[in-house]
Amino acid sequence: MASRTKGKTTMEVGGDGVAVITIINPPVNSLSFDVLDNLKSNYEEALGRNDVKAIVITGAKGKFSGGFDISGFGEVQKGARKEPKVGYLSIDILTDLFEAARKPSVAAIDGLALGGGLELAMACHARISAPGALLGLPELQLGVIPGFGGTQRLPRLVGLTKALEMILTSKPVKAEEGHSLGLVDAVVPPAELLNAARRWALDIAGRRKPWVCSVLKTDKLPPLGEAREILKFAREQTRKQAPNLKHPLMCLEAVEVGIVSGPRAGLEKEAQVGSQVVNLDTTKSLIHVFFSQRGTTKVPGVTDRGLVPRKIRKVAIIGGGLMGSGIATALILSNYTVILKEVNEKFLEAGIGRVKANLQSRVKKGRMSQEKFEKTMSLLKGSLDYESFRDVDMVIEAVIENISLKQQIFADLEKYCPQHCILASNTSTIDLNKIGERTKSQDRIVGAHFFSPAHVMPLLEIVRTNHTSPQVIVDLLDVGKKIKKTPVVVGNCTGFAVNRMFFPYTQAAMFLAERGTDPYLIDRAVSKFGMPMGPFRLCDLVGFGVAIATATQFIENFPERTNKSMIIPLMQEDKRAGEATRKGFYLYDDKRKAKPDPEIKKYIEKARSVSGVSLDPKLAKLTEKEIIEMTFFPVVNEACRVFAEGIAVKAADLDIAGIMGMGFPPYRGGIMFWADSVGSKYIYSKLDEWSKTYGDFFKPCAFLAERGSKGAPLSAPLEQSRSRL
Ligand SMILES: C[C@H](O)CC(=O)SCCNC(=O)CCNC(=O)[C@H](O)C(C)(C)COP(=O)(O)OP(=O)(O)OC[C@H]1O[C@@H](n2cnc3c(N)ncnc32)[C@H](O)[C@@H]1OP(=O)(O)O
Repeated sequence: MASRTKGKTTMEVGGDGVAVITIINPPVNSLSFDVLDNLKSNYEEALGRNDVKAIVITGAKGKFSGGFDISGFGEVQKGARKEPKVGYLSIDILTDLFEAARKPSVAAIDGLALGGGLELAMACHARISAPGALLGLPELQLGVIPGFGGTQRLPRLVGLTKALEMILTSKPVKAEEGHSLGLVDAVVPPAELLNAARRWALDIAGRRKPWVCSVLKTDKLPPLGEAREILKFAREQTRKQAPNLKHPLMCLEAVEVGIVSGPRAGLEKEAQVGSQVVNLDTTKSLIHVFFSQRGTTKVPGVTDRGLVPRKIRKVAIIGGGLMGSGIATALILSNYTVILKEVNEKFLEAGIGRVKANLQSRVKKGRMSQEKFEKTMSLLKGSLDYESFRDVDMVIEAVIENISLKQQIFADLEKYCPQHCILASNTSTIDLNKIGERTKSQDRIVGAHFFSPAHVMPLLEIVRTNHTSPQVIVDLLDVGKKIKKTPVVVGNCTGFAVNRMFFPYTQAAMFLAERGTDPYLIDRAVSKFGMPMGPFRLCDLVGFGVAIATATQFIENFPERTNKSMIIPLMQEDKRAGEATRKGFYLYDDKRKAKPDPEIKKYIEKARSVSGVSLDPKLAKLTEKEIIEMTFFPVVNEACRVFAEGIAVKAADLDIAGIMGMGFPPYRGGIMFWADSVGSKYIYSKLDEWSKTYGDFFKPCAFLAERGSKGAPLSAPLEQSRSRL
């Protein structure tokens, strides 16, 4: 059966002798195999035609190209497509056919030229860009390497240090910076782009402008000794920052070969490494994350109804504490007008002060100008009553977790806010149905659960009840995107997706510590696994007050499977309450540097005797692998429950929620993706074995038992009838 073609290129030859080849593959003009085939044919035709003197390559609808079609990697990984001969695209086509051609080519860049898109542009003999276009090589972020010659051409155009920075951070530069770096030859207004590129191409053909093959340039490369030092430093940094990833180091190897042995050898090395990295597990995971992150805004029954997000102009926030002020910061940073309501002048001043401090920290770091700071702050108004709520489009309540207080607030909101106003709560634990019990506005009540600090953390859990209207969800998804959060739509339950999935994580750590595993060893193993910090360090950061309050919710709601540990309450009694008190599981110095504390043993021993738990010699000698399994398999188990209950629409949403909300390493693909890579059968058998020895905390849920006993993937979709939402 013939497969559907993905994208194409067109070619038009003008009376001036310029062939304009346009990439057409919406939405971002990615370079699919079909586009690349077409491009090659057009190019060959242009080279063969006597009426063509020069070539311009551009992208349709204001976008040059978002790079190689990422789904193509998936096809190769699954064996659905045979990988082209190593070096075919980058050497045979881009270098030997395009760059070495007898006719010059110019890239006319609008919007973006990323990854393979920029690499194609760099293989042209000049690049003309519209202002603001994004130029970058973000491949490492996807687990692959720049594979269309980027490892060779970027250092030759912008210098080694800048090229490594762009490649290793995956961050693009704007056209203007690109111009000053030498990546772009001219920046012209969008309306003049094509004509300017045509003229430039003809000027090259007529030898009025230089005919530059980037791959042969050497003027920007440092002397060999210096280049080796720069690469050595880059390698050391990479090893430190991404110890579990191989592909950045493999990428550096390709760069180095090019500098030491010349661009041809570099291109060959790049091609070889490029084909190896595609099959790394970390690459499979990162590509899964790329598509899953974009998939969170596709909610069946909600986003497929043709609903258009309503315009949200003004948002009110109730409560100027840590969460409220963080949310206000996120909103004004994206140009929303915000009213911050507090109960008295003192609290209001403190709330506004927090927002100010959040922005000032950007000014201090040079990430915001004073002028922008003032303009942004002017979007925020304080209020002590509801009068100014009469024209707001959305309210986000962010007060303390007290049901009757929230119920009163929502009843008041119903009175003061307009009919269309979305009534959102930032609660992290309380049932939204209960919060709205005293209103008749259940259809516009929704959870907007931000993670602290709200202006920094990338996740927004949008919590819907059975009554929340699809329009309200579509509106909030749009706000989420505008404030640059990744929104994940979840159902209403204790802890929603992230906190619910991850409560067993800390509990497992306490369970092990109480039975003899060294807590610092647990933290080390978990950090090595790729979490930003271990569970004990995390408890210190969150603070024991919050840790106890959250644990209580889970103990009350899921008593049969919670592990009650006395370690934290005993430490709290001694006024060791985490980082804020400079003492928790660790001791903290002025610079917040954590140091293990031998005193900790005392609390663990006491907790052991209070709880009547005994030391377990086996648990006292766990390997790092066993620690990871005993802390994360209970998380997988809870994630399975969340999935089976229909709290999440798809397993991939749980992957993204865990990555964005808890810092689960993206190169492991997220909790469910990782679980499937370990194997459901193995996880099930381990949990089953531990539950027999250690009790119900580890007992596999019915969903895991059903899939695990057959070895079926945990992330496979639920049968429709099983989904609650
Ligand atoms: C050999 C080469 O060296 C290898 C490569 O080139 S690898 C690819 C390198 N390119 C990249 O990493 C760019 C990836 N894309 C992006 O960063 C962003 O999509 C973007 C900046 C281009 C646009 O962002 P934004 O406007 O927010 O739109 P976004 O929602 O991300 O993407 C729009 C759609 O295009 C798709 N898309 C974006 N880039 C794509 C790509 N390179 N391949 C396939 N699909 C792509 C997205 O999946 C999404 O699809 P959907 O609508 O079905 O969900």
